[in-house]
Amino acid sequence: MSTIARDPLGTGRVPVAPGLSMFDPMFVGIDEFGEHVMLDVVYHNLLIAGEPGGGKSGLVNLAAGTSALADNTRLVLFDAKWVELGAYIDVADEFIGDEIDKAISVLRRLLTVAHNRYRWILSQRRRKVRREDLLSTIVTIIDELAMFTTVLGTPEQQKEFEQLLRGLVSLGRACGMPVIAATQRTSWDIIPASLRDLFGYRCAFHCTTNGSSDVILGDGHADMGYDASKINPDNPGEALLRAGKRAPYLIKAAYLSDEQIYNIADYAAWMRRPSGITTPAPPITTAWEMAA
Ligand SMILES: Nc1ncnc2c1ncn2[C@@H]1O[C@H](COP(=O)(O)OP(=O)(O)OP(=O)(O)O)[C@@H](O)[C@H]1O
Repeated sequence: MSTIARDPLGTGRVPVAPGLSMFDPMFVGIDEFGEHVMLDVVYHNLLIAGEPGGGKSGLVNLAAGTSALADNTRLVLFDAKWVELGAYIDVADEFIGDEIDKAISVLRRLLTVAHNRYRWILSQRRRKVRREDLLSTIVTIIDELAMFTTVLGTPEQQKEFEQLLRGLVSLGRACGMPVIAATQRTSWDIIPASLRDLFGYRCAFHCTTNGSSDVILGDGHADMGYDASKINPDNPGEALLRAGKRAPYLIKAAYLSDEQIYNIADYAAWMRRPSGITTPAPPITTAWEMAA
């Protein structure tokens, strides 16, 4: 249930969402039976791939919108096109456009944070973060992965980006730093199996061949009948979702229009504004704060 709070700027009344957390399941669409499909994104990385026009950016924006609205959640957005995730530029901790140097330096920083968090988790005698830890969730979203691994910068920089990303995808999951990556290039050079297999959730939109469907879902899946090249290209948003141990199943991803995306981003920016009643954070001193 949402409540209504008075808009302090006096421009009307603003609905205040209940405290959405990234530890809550994320709604991504419906399955063939009309049931809601929810993903536990905080503990899983999500790979989104398929041919242009298949509906990937709908799912990417759904993830960005949910993260933007979620409490205690920080966004790190990579978007070489600027406009796919540009709506969230004001709510993101970092927004990386077509800038490979910045992309590499931000990934390095994220890896440092992940290492710090693991040391803190170790001190708590555990193996992963929990909601009660109150550590912020840092969601990294990359829209068009191939731009950073094959187009921008030198081959050395692309390789470094890929290595750092592999590190973040390996480490982030259990320390509250999930990665959501999207690409329209469904080939082995963009999504090598060693990287793909680190994504616990994989969503394949329409592909041109059964081989490219297997690149996303896993070797041999097309032969078993899970083949995203069979998805009707005239039905954007339809995808095969492989989530955890369950066999891939058909979903229809929810879709947000540009107007809805900007409304969500504006609302998130409003929710995240400095309220003026909180005191500024003191300097970082404790191990817990370093890990955050
Ligand atoms: N879930 C959906 N339900 C209904 N229509 C959709 C859905 N997803 C996408 N569409 C329609 O398909 C069009 C293309 O979708 P979208 O831009 O998300 O594809 P894409 O795979 O991200 O393409 P690209 O790789 O070129 O960015 C949208 O403009 C929209 O009209």
